Amino acid sequence: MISVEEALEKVLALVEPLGTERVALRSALGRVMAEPAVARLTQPPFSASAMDGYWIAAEDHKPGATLRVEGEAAAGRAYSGPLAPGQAVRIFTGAPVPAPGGVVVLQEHVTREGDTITLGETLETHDNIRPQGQDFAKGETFCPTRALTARDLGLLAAMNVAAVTVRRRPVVAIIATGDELVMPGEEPGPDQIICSNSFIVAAIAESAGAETRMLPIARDDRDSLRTVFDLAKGADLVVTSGGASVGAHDLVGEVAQELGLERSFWKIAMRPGKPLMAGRMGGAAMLGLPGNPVSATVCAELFLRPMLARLQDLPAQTRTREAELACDTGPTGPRTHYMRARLEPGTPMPRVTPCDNQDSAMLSVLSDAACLLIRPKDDGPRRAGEIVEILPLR
Ligand SMILES: Nc1nc2c(c(=O)[nH]1)N[C@H]1C(S)=C(S)[C@@H](COP(=O)(O)OP(=O)(O)OC[C@H]3O[C@@H](n4cnc5c(N)ncnc54)[C@H](O)[C@@H]3O)O[C@H]1N2
Ligand code: MOO
Repeated sequence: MISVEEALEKVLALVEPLGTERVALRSALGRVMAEPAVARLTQPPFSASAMDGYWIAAEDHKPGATLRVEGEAAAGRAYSGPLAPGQAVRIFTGAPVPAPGGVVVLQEHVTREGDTITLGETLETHDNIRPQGQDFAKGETFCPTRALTARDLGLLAAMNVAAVTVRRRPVVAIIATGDELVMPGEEPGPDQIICSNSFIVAAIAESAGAETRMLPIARDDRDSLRTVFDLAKGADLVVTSGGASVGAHDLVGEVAQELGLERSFWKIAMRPGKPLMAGRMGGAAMLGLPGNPVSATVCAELFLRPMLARLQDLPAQTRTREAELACDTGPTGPRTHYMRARLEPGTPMPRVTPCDNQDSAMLSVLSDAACLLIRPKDDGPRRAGEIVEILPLR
């Protein structure tokens, strides 16, 4: 059995960054830019007032000074009349300042009578002016190496960029396998259960930027598996769950190989998740998750997320953190153990407690867990207070 680290290297070698496409800004949330966007204007394009008040020349900025209001500047409507010392311009937030070398006095610091204003006795030292280009300059580029956020879209819009070049979304085909499975909402037979894995895998894939195709459940027979694999054609990544182990009805590996799977590995020194398989098949990468829901989830977190990141040309990320063990915990066996665990706040790091039941079929425990506590293989018992590694779950 290969190690988790080796398996990660191998799954990453199965994928490479996808091609690009142009999308309108409104469709760019969560996408990864593949070409820099270039600011088409300077922001702000002019020096602008940051407050509602009066613009005056700097030399008139003295406590008690009296000035005459000559006109008005509002956002979208500049004042363009002549100006002489002793004159003021009523100005509003966002309006271009009438001339360089002035200040904006807040209206709260001014008394107005007719067209005359008198400045207060205590004045701010700040000029309340946003200099031209303080945010960005025309020609500056923007190309973050992460999925675009709401804030990024605001910046791109302000740069007058209406469309961006992004990586194509990875298309993930999701196949649950098993005679025992029916979909949520259906009536299970007495020996059946509801398919949960496909919903976990789809949610993880979509949160990592993929487009998903949830295919019909494949039954534990060769024909059904072949049919559903055929439906997966055109996907960048085919993710199966179940049928990965050694039982008489575990046919996923066999059928995939008949259909041309070039297997990279099968079985890894990891708990849960031992029967994980991966390879390339008909132009797509293939990830064969174990059937137990916790095993499928842990494998998706550890391998599917990084594969999707690579398909979108995102840099590899360290997602693990340190935590302090909140209780004693026993030794581990020959596989790295990803224990479902709860977190509580702590200083200088959070405190982690493994959940009591580590059965890889327990969805209620999985849902309750905030992280995976990573225990190295062949590790001795660990005492409360020791520092350990965790993988936070989203
Ligand atoms: N003799 C051995 N038996 C098993 C071994 C082994 O090494 N030797 N490995 C165990 C481990 S570890 C795991 S993990 C499981 C994984 O087996 P499969 O990938 O073949 O999964 P299935 O047998 O199809 O299913 C296991 C379990 O999960 C349930 N399941 C399957 N798909 C779904 C789904 N979409 N939604 C919800 N639940 C699902 C299924 O009903 C089974 O209960 O093998 C051990 N056995
Ligand atoms: O490795 Mo299995 O995934 O322990 O349940």
